[in-house]
Amino acid sequence: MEAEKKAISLLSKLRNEVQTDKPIIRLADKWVDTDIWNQYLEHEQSLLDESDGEPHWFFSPWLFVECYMYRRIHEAVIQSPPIHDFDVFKESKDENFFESQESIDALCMHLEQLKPARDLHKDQLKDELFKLLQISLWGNKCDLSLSGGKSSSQKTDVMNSLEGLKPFILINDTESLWALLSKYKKTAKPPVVRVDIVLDNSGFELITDLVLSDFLLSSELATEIHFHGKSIPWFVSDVTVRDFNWILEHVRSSSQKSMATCGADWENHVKMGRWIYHDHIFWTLPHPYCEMPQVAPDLYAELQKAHLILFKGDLNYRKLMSDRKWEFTIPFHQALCGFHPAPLCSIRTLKCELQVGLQPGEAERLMASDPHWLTTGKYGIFQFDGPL
Ligand SMILES: O=P(O)(O)OC[C@@]1(O)O[C@H](CO)[C@@H](O)[C@@H]1O
Ligand SMILES: [Mn+2]
Repeated sequence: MEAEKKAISLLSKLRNEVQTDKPIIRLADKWVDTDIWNQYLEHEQSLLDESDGEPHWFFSPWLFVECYMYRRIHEAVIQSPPIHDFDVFKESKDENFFESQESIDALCMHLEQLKPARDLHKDQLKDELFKLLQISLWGNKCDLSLSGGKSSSQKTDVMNSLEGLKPFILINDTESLWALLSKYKKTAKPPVVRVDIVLDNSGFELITDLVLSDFLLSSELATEIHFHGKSIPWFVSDVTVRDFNWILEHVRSSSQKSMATCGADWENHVKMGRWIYHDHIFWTLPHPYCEMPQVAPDLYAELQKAHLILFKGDLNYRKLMSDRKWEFTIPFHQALCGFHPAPLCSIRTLKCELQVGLQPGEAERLMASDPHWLTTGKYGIFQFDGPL
């Protein structure tokens, strides 16, 4: 109880700082990333004129203060032993999984029916890949940060909604993904085809990513999937290693037959080293991804081993684009500012005022028909960059 009181008082202090636009203060804990964070705060300070004083909550870059807020929540918890590894968002993440049971079961059943997927005819293989990619895209609607932690589970039949949702895909580079992966399958070269997925949210979205990953293996479009998750609770619903293992265990022990079969297969993928989970502190730092080679060269080198990297979700898009106010028509390649570890694809629903690579006039047309098109998660993209 003492520890809880301490954590709550630190969180109240944080809330007061946010509400009253106090200066952004240095982190006081001693965690693996504390020094990097404090250096970043100094960097933010150095960008201001002397007359501006210190960086404050209301007038600092959104990406930076939003990441900083989640890092401060982590600080409040780690400074309160013995509850230092308590995940304040765990309950809502798990709830999202339980509330989506029917949709999860339907997806697992679909996946099982596709097996053995390596024998599917080329056209059917492509068709199924595109379906599962779209399911993974719309799964990104289920984040808990945009809804302020309120329930955002999947209750409708996502598989039968795909056709109706197609007009809301603003950029669809899935043909490039097919071209890349089917070329490897056809030539059987290289013998190892590695796809990395930079995960976003736990619950239903993670299930859609796992279903896609299972299909990539069973169809032999890939031979290894590497997942990248967060090392601390992040943006309410983002996946940590605990969520990842918890979901696998719950799918495996489900009373629904298809789910249980998928769960057993998935645990086996992990055991056999076909599915590999990584975490790295870089994913919970405020830096844009173009700074990865300097800030986290080991992670950059790891990503360079991939044949394709899928970046799930809106926050990853913001970091890929350095969260700048780009023109809507600027090419994706250019807005990546030199971040090209391997061919990559952003799969996200739009939840922030940032989108590049549109046709001239497209943003204006969207704005006229739906003034909130950028922020509601109604629209989605598959945006690819890289040589084929
Ligand atoms: O990355 P995700 O899960 O798709 O979205 C996270 C998110 O909802 O959090 C922020 C609002 O708090 C927005 O930038 C962003 O849209
Ligand atoms: Mn998220």
